[in-house]
Amino acid sequence: MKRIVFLRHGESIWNKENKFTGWTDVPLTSKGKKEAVQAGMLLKANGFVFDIAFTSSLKRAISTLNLTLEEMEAEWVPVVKSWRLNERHYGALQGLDKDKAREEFGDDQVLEWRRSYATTPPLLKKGDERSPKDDVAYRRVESSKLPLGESLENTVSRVAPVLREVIEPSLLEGMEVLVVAHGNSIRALIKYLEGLTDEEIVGLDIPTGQPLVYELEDDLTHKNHYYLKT
Ligand SMILES: O=C(O)[C@@H](CO)OP(=O)(O)O
Repeated sequence: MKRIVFLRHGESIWNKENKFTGWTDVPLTSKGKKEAVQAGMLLKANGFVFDIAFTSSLKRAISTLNLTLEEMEAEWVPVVKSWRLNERHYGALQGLDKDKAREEFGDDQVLEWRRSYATTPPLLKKGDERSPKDDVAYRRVESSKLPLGESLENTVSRVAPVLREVIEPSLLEGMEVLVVAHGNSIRALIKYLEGLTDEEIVGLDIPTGQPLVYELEDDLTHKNHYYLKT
């Protein structure tokens, strides 16, 4: 049996402030840091020992991973950071208050932007200071690959190469894998891994700071999954 654990970062300041976040690089709140430590405690208590960990280029995921590994006394675990594991890019919605967006655009529109599979949010315009194309963190990424706003479907296409080319080979080698990422990038990974339909993924929500364990057959087909609980 193969095992991969997904962990959504702990609460960020924009989770707390109820803002569309996407690729905005905001830090964890003190509650978020505690959630990361708690996740490390749970993983350690349940006997998890990881051979490799993957995270995004965003500090809320990186800090969560660091705090989790520190709590597990496993800071030696090799870490791969990839922009492909970043949160779904929320385009021009990034920075908007989610309740204010509902007042302005209506509940249905906001729900569609947040949870539908194929709808793209309003895109950032060229030259917008929120564009990843001008961000030093992505200077080695081909500009045409960097999004100005994504549907979940776009995010699935973006995360698939890292899953196929690095995560799945690690699992096939027998490694225990930890992925610390974001609500929508984890939904994208799970859709791909579990082969969920476009409709099934709409109802899936990932809570912050709770390790989600996937058990897979030797050929990586889905066997079972569960959250680790205290
Ligand atoms: O704002 C975001 O980037 C995401 C995750 O916090 O929000 P939502 O759950 O609305 O997709």
